[in-house]
Amino acid sequence: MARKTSRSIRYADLNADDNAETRRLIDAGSRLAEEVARLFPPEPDMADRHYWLEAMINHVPDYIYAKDTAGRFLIANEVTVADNGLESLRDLVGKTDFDLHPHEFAQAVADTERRVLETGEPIFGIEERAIVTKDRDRWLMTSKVPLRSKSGRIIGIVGISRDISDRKAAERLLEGQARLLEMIANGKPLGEFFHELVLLIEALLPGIKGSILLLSEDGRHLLHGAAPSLDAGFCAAIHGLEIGPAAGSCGTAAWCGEQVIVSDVFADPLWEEYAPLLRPSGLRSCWSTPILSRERKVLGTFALYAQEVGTPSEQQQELIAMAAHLAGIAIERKRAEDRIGFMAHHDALTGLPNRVLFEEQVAGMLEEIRERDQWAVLAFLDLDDFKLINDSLGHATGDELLKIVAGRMRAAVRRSDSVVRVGGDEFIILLNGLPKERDVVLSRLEDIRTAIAMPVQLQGRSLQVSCSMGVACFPNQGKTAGELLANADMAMYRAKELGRNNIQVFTEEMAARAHEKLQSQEELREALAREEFLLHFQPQMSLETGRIFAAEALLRWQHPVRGIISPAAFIPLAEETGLIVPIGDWVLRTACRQLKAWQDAGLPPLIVSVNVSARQFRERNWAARVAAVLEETCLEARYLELELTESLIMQDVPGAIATMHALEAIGVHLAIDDFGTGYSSLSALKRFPVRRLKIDRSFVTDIPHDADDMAITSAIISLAQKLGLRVIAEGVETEAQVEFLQKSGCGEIQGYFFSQPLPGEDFEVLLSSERR
Ligand SMILES: Nc1nc2c(ncn2[C@@H]2O[C@H](COP(=O)(O)O[C@H]3[C@@H](O)[C@H](n4cnc5c(=O)[nH]c(N)nc54)O[C@@H]3COP(=O)(O)O)[C@@H](O)[C@H]2O)c(=O)[nH]1
Repeated sequence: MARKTSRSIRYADLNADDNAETRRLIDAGSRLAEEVARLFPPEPDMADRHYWLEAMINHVPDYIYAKDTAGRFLIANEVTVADNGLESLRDLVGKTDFDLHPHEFAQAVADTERRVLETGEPIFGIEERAIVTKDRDRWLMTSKVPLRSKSGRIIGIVGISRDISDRKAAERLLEGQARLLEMIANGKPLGEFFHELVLLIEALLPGIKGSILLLSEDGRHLLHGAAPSLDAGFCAAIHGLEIGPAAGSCGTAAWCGEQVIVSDVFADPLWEEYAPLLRPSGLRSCWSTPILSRERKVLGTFALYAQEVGTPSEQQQELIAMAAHLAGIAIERKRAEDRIGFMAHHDALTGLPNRVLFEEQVAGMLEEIRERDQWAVLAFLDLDDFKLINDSLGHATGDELLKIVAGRMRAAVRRSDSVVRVGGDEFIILLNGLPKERDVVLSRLEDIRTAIAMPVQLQGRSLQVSCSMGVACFPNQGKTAGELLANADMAMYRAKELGRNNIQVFTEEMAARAHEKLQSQEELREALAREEFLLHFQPQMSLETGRIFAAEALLRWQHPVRGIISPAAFIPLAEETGLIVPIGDWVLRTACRQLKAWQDAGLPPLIVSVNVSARQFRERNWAARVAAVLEETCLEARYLELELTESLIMQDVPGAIATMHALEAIGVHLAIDDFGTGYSSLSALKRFPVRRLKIDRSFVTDIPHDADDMAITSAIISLAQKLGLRVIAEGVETEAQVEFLQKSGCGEIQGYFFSQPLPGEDFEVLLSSERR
């Protein structure tokens, strides 16, 4: 103060003097004096220091305090006082944390402080929990140092705590989100996920209660999802709530697909109907957000309820958006999982359960039946000639038909029964709990068969499809699902054998036959491996020259026990099992090799005729395989004739024509065997690149006694002539037959009249003698 006075006097003096130079000097001097005063302030007294210190700590937003060794507050800054809900420092001094916070929090603080007091070591950066303003649970980051007297004795602690609640909340949110995403990834049930999600949001927004509602499949109602903190009665009352333009916050949000904020449910018309339900809970505002799919379709709602009238804060809005988003992901994920699960267990075309689901459930179903004195009836069902429909009308029509048939089957059984699509045109029907009466069972199955056989209108035409069924009853005809299926399958094959369109119930005899068949199949396989097959050759003679011009190669099985077995006895089984393919390859190779050997031995040139089965003919690249055999055996293609049956060709006319052209291109001759027994249309015949027709033995046998057969035979001969084809009659046994054929213009014969099929060496003798 003294210095300030002397400076003002001098200033006044100089103002009186009008010398500018002197004035500038004095001004500079006084600025210097001010700077010195700023840099070297006068020594403060204790009161000043106290004042400054207090001002300083009161400006710091952190909590700063000192406590004595008993944990009683000695001093604290203003924010500590205020955030503990107190008016002044006087209210705090002398209190401990036990007076301010829940026991558990206070104990943790006391324990830390005791450590500081006992060790004399400071502790930095520990996390503590405290309840501060408005009962809010806060997290503090605290450092504590011992408070010492001038003599160095510890007389308390000094603490500084920073409120890290926001950071902790952000951490908690992140952890919660990670936990929720893990739940989604692990496919936890939706209910559990929603519960966890609502609890997380509630933990982050104290005092707020959350709820999740799901939109029903029909898109008209909201169903309870999760609301762990809401009154159960309220939840039950709004379960099934119909959505609409004024259906509370959630019903309206789901209806319009937008957030609906109701700040006071008791004043808002949207809540007119529902507000009374909420009254007992003391909740006032409800903010509902639609849960949307990626395509922005409403899946449900996420709502928050607050006790005060109001609207959500920015932070609350962010959490609502996050929660609705996560809920959407979880719902979509669950639906995708459900869809995948459904697809894995159902047939995509008909929507019927598939074999996987059936196998998962059948054991349980049978177990239930076992306890009652009833039958479970398992029927294996196969549509008759479905392939024909597919091939002639196209797969789309076939699919439509399958869907219709599946629907009819489903409609013809009870809800407790099962209809399963096994694949293609095969189905399983499981009738649960029928009385143990064969007639009842058969009548139920007949009803299904009749339903299937009703005409179907498809592509503007009326179709009818029949089916064959094999049946096995539990427990008599199979104790397990596997046994029942196998037995029903056997019975179904029997139904097919008996001409289709019928129902067969499994019998032990069927099992015996099937067993026999299996054995024969095995024997056949071994026969091929052990080279038990051989070829006989039956000569074909020209009636013009009286000479042998060709030989049909006919397969025989030299069975080690049963002797020579006719192909008629094993070819059907070989066809059924596919063994005809390797057997047929063997026949072709052996026949070509034999003919080449005769040619090399100087015998007159012949054509060898080889029978081809439908199964062989359908093999991919079959023509190329024939070419390979010719090359391997060094036989010229013109010496090989392949006999195809009419029925083989008619199974797939375009495919057969393509293969026939491929064979013709190699140079191989083609003949139609058993001509007249099939259904080849004459127009189709024109398109077949064949050289010869073989009149079936059945037309020749009764010549000259059967006028019809004679007429048919003459007609075939004249047809062949008109088409420029050669014609041969097979099964010719008598002179009368030869005479008739000759007169009718048939130039070639094959049959016992001339020769039986002969072993290779006998045929060679026949050929040589003919040459001589
Ligand atoms: N896919 C293949 N099928 C073959 C093969 N080898 C034969 N077969 C077919 O098996 C069926 C029975 O043949 P098989 O017992 O050899 O009978 C043939 C002749 O022995 C018999 N035949 C010939 N002449 C007469 C006769 O005057 N009377 C009479 N009762 N039977 C006679 O006809 C059979 C020849 O028929 P086809 O083939 O239609 O010319 C038979 O369907 C064979 O085709 C083979 O390797 N692969």
